[in-house]
Amino acid sequence: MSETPIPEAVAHQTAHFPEGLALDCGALVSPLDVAYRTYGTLNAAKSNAVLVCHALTGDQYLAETHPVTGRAGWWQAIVGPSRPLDTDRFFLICANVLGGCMGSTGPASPMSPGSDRLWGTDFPNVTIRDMVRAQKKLVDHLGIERLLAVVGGSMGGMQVLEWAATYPRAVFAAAPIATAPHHSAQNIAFQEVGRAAIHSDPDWRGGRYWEEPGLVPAKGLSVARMVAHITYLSEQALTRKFGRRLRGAPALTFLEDVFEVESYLRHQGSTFVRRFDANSYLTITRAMDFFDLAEAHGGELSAAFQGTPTRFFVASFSSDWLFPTSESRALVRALNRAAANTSFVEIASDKGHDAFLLEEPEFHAALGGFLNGAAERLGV
Ligand SMILES: CC(=O)SCCNC(=O)CCNC(=O)[C@H](O)C(C)(C)COP(=O)(O)OP(=O)(O)OC[C@H]1O[C@@H](n2cnc3c(N)ncnc32)[C@H](O)[C@@H]1OP(=O)(O)O
Ligand SMILES: N[C@@H](CCO)C(=O)O
Repeated sequence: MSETPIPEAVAHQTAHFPEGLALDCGALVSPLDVAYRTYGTLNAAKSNAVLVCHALTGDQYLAETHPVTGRAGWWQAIVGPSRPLDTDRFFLICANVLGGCMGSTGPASPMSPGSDRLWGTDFPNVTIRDMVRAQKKLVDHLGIERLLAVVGGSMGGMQVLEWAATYPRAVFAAAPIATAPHHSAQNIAFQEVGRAAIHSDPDWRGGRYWEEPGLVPAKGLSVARMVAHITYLSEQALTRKFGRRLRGAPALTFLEDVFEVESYLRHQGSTFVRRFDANSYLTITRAMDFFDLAEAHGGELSAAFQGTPTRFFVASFSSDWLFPTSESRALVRALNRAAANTSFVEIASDKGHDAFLLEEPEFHAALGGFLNGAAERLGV
C-alpha cells in the first residue's frame, strides 16, 4: 500500500561522524549521522546541558512543530521558561536515536553515501548502549564534558540508565521515568505481536519495500501500533474516553458496527504509518527487548551503579502496567545497594504508561524540583 513517504532530510541539525560507530554486535555503522534539536542557550561554562532521550516512536522534535505531522512537540507542555525543562535555565538537547527514521542513521538511510540502496533489514542489530554511544559522540561534538542531567521516559528512561551506567562522570543527575532496567517477558511478547504484524504484511517484502518508491507495509505497521497503543493506556483511561459507545447509530449486523475504541485505535494506527518507518520499528523494538542492565553487569543490577556520583530521580505512574511501579522500586533498591543518591515518586494517575507524556502536574512539579535542585548544586 502506498503512503505519504517520510520526507528526506527533515532534521535541520545533524552531526556527521565519517568514522562511524562500532556497535555491540561487532558491526560498524559508517558514516554515522545524529539528527538533533536544541532549545535554550548553552552557558559559557557549558554546565547547563540537559539531554532528553525520546521513547520508542519519539524523535528530536521535543518542543516544536513536528515536520511530518504538523503537531506540537511530544514534550512541548513541559518545555519553556519556568517549566520543568526550563529553557531560561537549561540548554536542552534531544537527538533522534540510532536506528530511528527522523534523520539519524537507521534502516531507512543509504548503506553508503550517495547510494540508492538503503540499509533496510541489513541494518545491524543495535542496543540501547549503542544509541547512548551515538549520543555521547554528539555531546562530545558540542564540547560538553558533563551533562547537568539526562532525562527520559520509557525507552528514553532505558537510555538514561545506560548513560548513568556507562558514563557516570558525564552525568550529574539522571531522571529515568516510567521505565525499567530490563524489558519484561510480557513487553517482549507484545512487541513480538507487532513485529509479526509487519512481517505478515505482503508489502513488507522481506524488508525490501523501499525498493518500490512510496511502498510501505502500512497494514502491518498500523496493526503493530494498535496493539502497542493499548499497552500505553489503562483500562480506566479507555473506559473514560470511550466506554462501550458505538460510532454512529447501531447497524443491523455486528460486522458493520464500530465501537469508538476501535475507531480510535485505527486512527492511532493510520496516523503512525505516516510518520514512522517499519524497519526502524523492528530495529528499535528489538533494542528494547535486549536491554538488560543487570545481565550486562554480572547479573547484579547494583553493580551498574556502584560508587556512582550521579544523583537519581526515579518516577513511575500507578496505572502503568507496561513499566509498573514494582520495576521502578526494584531499580530504586538496586540504586540504594549501590549507595546512589536517589529519590523516588510514584504518581497517582489513571492514564497508564503514556501518563509521562500527558498533563500530570504532580509529576511535572517533582521533575522540575529535581532538575532545579541539581542546577542549584552546580551553581547553574
Ligand atoms: C515519548 C515520545 O518520545 S514521542 C511519542 C509520543 N507520541 C505519540 O505516541 C503520538 C501518538 N500518541 C498519542 O497521541 C498519545 O495518545 C498521546 C499520549 C501522545 C496523546 O494522548 P491524548 O492527548 O490523550 O490523545 P488521545 O490518545 O486521546 O488521542 C487523540 C487522537 O485520537 C483521535 N480520536 C479520539 N477519539 C477517536 C475516535 N473515537 N475515533 C477516531 N479517532 C479518535 C483524536 O481525533 C486525536 O487525533 P489526532 O491525534 O490525530 O489529533
Ligand atoms: N507512546 C510513546 C511511549 C511508548 O513507550 C511512544 O510511542 O514512544
